Amino acid sequence: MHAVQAAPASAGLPHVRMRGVGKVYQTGTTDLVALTNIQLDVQDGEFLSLLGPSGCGKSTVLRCVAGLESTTTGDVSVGGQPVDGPPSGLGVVFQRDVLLDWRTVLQNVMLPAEFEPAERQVALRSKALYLLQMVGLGAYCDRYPWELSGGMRQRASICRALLTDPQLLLMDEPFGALDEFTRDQLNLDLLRIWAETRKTVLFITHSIAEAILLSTRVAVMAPNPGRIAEIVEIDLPRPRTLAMRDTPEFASYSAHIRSVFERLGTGAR
Ligand SMILES: Nc1ncnc2c1ncn2[C@@H]1O[C@H](COP(=O)(O)OP(=O)(O)OP(=O)(O)O)[C@@H](O)[C@H]1O
Repeated sequence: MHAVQAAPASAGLPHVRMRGVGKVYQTGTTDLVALTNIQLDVQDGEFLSLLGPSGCGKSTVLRCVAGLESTTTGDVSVGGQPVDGPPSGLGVVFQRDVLLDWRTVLQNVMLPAEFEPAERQVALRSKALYLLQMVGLGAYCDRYPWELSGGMRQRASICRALLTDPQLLLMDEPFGALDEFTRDQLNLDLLRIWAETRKTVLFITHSIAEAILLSTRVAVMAPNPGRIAEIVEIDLPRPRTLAMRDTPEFASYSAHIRSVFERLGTGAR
């Protein structure tokens, strides 16, 4: 996970903009075209999910936005600035938490504050305690990651990504390894955090239901080569609840997205 000082998105421009982005990986003697002609805008304060089967290039998109991967063609900008390394104002949560087992939960959340001046560290410590409280980990500040469940570890990871109040949150299938009950609970936590903070979120998932439940828009991706097949606006009321998954409106979004995958000859949960 990486989190640095927040920078406001540039007025009038989408927070994240991708234009004609292609990515070719050199694998031995052959080239693998991972992405082709990605055009994507994520508006300031939007929750956009990238949904698609394994290998369609979701993580590559996210890594290009995070400045962890260079593009082969096209341009990526964050907050109006071209991306040529990790942009400022960015928090990232990965599928596997990257908590350090020899540090307590609070010390892990405080990692991004390590090189801050002492005065700011004091303020960030209060922020860390607040965040841990907000996700139900208030009583676990002095415990070690190995004493926590997978869901609790991922909650701590989210707190760490939010510590410096990044404007943009990139989440690479953060709940993919969790059981269904924990995943439901973390989806609710994330909906609440997003409602309270209105971060711009770029979220990766294989799950159609998760994408619909969380997002303002879902970018449906197709593989070989990775591309965006369709962007679906999710116009369900907020606050969103788990019970909404049983409504005809939800079912209709789900059926539509499934039909896109069927047309593409691919599948998702
Ligand atoms: N560093 C790399 N070198 C070579 N090929 C890579 C590299 N990273 C990704 N790829 C290939 O690029 C394609 C897209 O990978 P990517 O991880 O972006 O897909 P994904 O949709 O995120 O998959 P998953 O859902 O399984 O995580 C895949 O075919 C993958 O094998």
